[in-house]
Amino acid sequence: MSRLLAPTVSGDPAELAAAVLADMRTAPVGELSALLADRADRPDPPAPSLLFPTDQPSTLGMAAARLPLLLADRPKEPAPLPPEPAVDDDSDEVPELFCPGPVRDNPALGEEVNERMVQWAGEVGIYDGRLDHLRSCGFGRLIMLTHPGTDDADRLLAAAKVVVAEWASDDYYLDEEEMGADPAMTAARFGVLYGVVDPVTLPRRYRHELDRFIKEEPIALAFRTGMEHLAKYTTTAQMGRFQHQMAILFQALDQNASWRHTGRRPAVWEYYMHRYHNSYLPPMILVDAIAGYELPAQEFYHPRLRRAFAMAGMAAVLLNDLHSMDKEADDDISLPIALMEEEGLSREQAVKRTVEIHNELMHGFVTEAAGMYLEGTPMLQRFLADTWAWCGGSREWHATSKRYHKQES
Ligand SMILES: CC(C)=CCC/C(C)=C(\C)COP(=O)(O)OP(=O)(O)O
Repeated sequence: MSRLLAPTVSGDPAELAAAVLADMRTAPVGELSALLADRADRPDPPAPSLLFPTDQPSTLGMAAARLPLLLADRPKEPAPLPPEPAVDDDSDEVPELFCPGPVRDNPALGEEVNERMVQWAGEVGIYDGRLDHLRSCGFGRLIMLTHPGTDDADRLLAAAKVVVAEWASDDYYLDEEEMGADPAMTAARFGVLYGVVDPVTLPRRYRHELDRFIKEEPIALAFRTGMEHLAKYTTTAQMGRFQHQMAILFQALDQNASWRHTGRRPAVWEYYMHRYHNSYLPPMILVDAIAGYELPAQEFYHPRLRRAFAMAGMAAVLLNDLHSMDKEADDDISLPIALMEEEGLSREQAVKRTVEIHNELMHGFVTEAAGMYLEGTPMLQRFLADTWAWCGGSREWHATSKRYHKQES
């Protein structure tokens, strides 16, 4: 059922987007297991599957992880999957957002992670002169909200450091020209930065130059130290997949820079493909590592899981596009803007279409997840639940962070 444009909203599309994103009245539950109707009939324990063999050892002790989302608490009467709403192109109604709210909100923990992150940022030199701004964005709160499987502040801090390094590189190398971003230089800078994320061993004669670069370039030092911290909690495979996801992100940011540099505007399909890789997967890929378990590689890289996970990552970043409408210029690059430019949609229509595409992706994720739950190992089920929880935490953070809502208290 669609909702009429909220009468309290002024008609400003950015406000409309913010209202749709913050409206939790019909949000699905944050515990994915409660949403998957087929779980009531599922044999217990799950039958072994060729696709997802259950005898894979985990390289991290599951016992170390809090399992608030695990199957033991499965409800007797799971809610039926909500049907995907039909799209009505002639209507002005913006559909409700199909995305849960946060599974856990512990402001004190978020505050602690945030303060420790800001202290580290000061030490490495990122957001120099803007640490109060950085603090106000509440990236520590983002990580507390998106990783409900642990309340270990040091684990959360590891995730916070790398996510802030990602944001800093996006801000200072691509987005904020007044802070030194230069689209003509973006690819060259990300090329070198990738050699810090996935360390390059230089010939002895040149090594000191890279060492000096890392010491003097705050974003490189942020990645070097953030990755060292993260390595305390990742297996080799988890670190490898994170580095791979960072390579994907950096190439997408280079693509974005090429549009800015040449003035060429992407078509909707092209922007969509770009955002699929410039998505929230880099922070999301750490859900198991931060919670203290490991989804084995043969499950993580299974095309079905990869597809579902990528849909969730893309959906989450479309919420970012909607929230950013207020802070970004009209000539920025986002899905609503591509829709206005290519299809001549009004800003309101572009918000509506973006919400519809977001919902299609999230319904796609849940449908795939429901299928995989039947055959999956407990770790696969847990990973899907943690992915869903990440989306809920991210929704809450975007709806409340000063990064997107400067005027509000
Ligand atoms: C955390 C992070 C930076 C992940 C990779 C994806 C990415 C570069 C973003 C989500 C940033 O996108 P964008 O520049 O649109 O974000 P802001 O609106 O500037 O926060």
